[in-house]
Amino acid sequence: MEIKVDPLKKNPAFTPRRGPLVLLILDGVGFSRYEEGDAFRRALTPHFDWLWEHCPHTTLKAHGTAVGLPSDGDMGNSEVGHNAIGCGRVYSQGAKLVDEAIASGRLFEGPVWRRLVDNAKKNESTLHFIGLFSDGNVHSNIAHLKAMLEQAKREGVKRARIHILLDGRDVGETSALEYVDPFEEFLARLNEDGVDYRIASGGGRMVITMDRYGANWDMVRKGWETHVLGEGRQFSSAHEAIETLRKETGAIDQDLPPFVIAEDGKPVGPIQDGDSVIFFNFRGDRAIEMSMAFEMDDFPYFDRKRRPKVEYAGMMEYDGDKHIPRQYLVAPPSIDRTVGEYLAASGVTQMAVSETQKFGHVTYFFNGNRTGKFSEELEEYIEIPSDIVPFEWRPWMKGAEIAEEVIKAVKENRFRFIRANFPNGDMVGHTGVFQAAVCAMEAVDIQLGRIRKAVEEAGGILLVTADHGNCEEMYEHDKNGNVVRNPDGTPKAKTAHTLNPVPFIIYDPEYRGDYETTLREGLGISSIGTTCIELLGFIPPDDYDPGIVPVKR
Ligand SMILES: O=C(O)[C@@H](CO)OP(=O)(O)O
Ligand SMILES: [Mn+2]
Ligand SMILES: [Mn+2]
Repeated sequence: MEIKVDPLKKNPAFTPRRGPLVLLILDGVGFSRYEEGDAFRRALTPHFDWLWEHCPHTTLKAHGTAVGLPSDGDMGNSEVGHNAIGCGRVYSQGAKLVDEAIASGRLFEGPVWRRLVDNAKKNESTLHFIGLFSDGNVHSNIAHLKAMLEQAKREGVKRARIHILLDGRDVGETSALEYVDPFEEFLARLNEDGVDYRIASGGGRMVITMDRYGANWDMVRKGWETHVLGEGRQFSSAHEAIETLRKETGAIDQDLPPFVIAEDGKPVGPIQDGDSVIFFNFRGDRAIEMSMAFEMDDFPYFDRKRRPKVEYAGMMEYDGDKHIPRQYLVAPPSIDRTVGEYLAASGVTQMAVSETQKFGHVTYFFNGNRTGKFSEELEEYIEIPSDIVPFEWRPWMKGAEIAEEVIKAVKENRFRFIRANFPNGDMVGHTGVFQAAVCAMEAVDIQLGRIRKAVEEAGGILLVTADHGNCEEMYEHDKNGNVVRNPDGTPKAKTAHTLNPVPFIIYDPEYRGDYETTLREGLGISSIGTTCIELLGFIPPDDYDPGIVPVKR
């Protein structure tokens, strides 16, 4: 990517340390007010505890308006979290931008909406919607889907088909019917006067379609077969499919197998030549691969068997570097002048590392939703392939391997700024399995201890923080703070992120009085950007949020 910013000015009052600055993002680790179900508190984490006790620390806001989401009722997520960290400022994020584009009617006046609707009308073809079917507001919001269907009807689109990805990860783990049943009533009302709008296919979001970072293309293949080809197990309704598949598999929504809605043995909504298709997720990581399957002529990832000629659009541009997809309904936040870009412009060597599941978080999200590097010379991005397993089976994930890359880099002292994401708290937190989440945090803590030691020996600085909460709240709580229980008395698992604040710790074994050790309070994770820039010896850009560490100038 082209560097468009000027180098940062040096801060003469702060001399960088001998060793590198290491930023560890413990994905999905916050502080809960509930003790019961808090896997982070329950875990044996002597290294984290030592750092918390002996080093300057605070907590940071990581949800709601502090990260650019519509309201403070919105939990944090990795995209908005890493955007905020890597961009040093808060941008209105996808959820909010789409809300506004729909409320103002701008979305429907844009050329892409026009083209897709006109295409469906001209060909008397079908307008398809594919996306995450909930109001989680992390990847999508069902309210956006409903608004588009109403508008399509007003504009005379006769046939619509909806391909639903069951959530259970940003919303209650078995809440699918709470969305499907009212939605069927909503469609029935639309269908009263003459249109034909139906759910056509679906499946759990962790089984089909919504893979990310190339972790498991087979999920996308299954999604293609389900939505596009209409191949798969047939049911007469989504309700029937969900009930049956739940009974048969015992799976929670995100893991339910795919299904195809059919009539007389024929799928009701495969995607055909001449149709229009809208992927209604606004968040990109899990929408890129399916978009590539629709758009790429040479497509090496699986055999599409049939590739319909359609007008395809995403809710947003999912990759601002590779321009995927080509057409989108709402312009994404124009995130510019990121930390990574400034550091590259200033000649700072950088390394980013995680395993596949979160690799894009410390690269693509951190760089404002762009996949490339700012400088081939100065930057190295390391991806450790994730296992394709249910993460509750291997809660340690690739923690040791990630740590080893960090430790090696710290020892070699080839990079001034090293950032790493440990996915465990989040990926295992999403499984809803408390024991596994405790194990996940213990596994991360072991690695934290190793990295701390390496940083001490190298004379660097270690920052420990997180992008949002998850594993600290593994049980649902009611309004009074009581644990919600299943009919059998066991706690109801919570698989979603949280509204909780996250830790921030600075460990600086060669501290020399060049900042106050009483940290600024009340800040959000967007302040990490400035903090990193200052701890590397530079003056941050004027419009960046204030740093957490009061560095002298
Ligand atoms: O798995 C995901 O896609 C989201 C939850 O929807 O989690 P994260 O924001 O941590 O990536
Ligand atoms: Mn995250
Ligand atoms: Mn998550």
